[in-house]
Amino acid sequence: MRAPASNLPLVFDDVSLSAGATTILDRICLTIGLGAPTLVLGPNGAGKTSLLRLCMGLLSPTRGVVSWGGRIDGGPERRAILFQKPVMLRRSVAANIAYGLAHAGCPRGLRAQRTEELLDSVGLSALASRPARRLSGGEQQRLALARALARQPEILLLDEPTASLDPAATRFVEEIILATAHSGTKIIMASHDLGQVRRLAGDVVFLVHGRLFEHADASDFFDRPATPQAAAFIRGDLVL
Ligand SMILES: Nc1ncnc2c1ncn2[C@@H]1O[C@H](COP(=O)(O)OP(=O)(O)OP(=O)(O)O)[C@@H](O)[C@H]1O
Repeated sequence: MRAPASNLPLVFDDVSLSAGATTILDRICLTIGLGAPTLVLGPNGAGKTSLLRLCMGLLSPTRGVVSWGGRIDGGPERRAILFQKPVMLRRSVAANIAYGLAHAGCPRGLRAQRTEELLDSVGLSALASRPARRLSGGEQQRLALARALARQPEILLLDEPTASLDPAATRFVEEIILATAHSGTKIIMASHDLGQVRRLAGDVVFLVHGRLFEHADASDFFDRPATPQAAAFIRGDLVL
């Protein structure tokens, strides 16, 4: 059997996204390859969510081309996206994962074992039979991660997955994200939390008002920001 075609590199070639008269993303050129997590950073309204939706193929650019491993027509195979507020099915934690596995084409006979493995990987084994909607916010986010991982994605897109979590829950989710990255899944994640970006990023994509100001290794971005806007954001100044 032929190996599935890779989604990487993910390339934005002069990509703009508009809605009516509003320019949401403005002529973005960007190449994202294999490796440590890519963090998409920027103030509210910078265009982070829109960029992730383009990465997933949920939106089409108004101008320019998005390609995955040189292909522009690829379906969302081996890509998964997690939004800020995950939707839990009205059933148990384990059944939510089994649903994800079925959806991903996992053979019926393997689902019980894979469900156990995935629950274990996100620390939810003890809550397997609890109704998913009764989980805490942090637990729901971990369940959503497990459901996304059921697809065995090559690229996992995460939209501020810890935005409403406390520090302990955030840390738990970050550990899962790093373990997922170490196992070879490419993470592309939106955040506006500088501490989180320092903890997780291999490289940083910095957006303001839909424009790409920097794409750099995380250490270069923090130690030697190339634009006044990035320097101001890192200092904690308002970037308007
Ligand atoms: N369909 C749309 N029509 C008009 N404007 C839109 C549409 N989608 C997004 N926008 C606008 O584009 C800008 C970027 O939105 P987006 O959600 O991508 O930013 P973000 O960086 O993820 O923001 P936040 O950090 O607040 O979640 C915002 O000003 C938003 O209001």
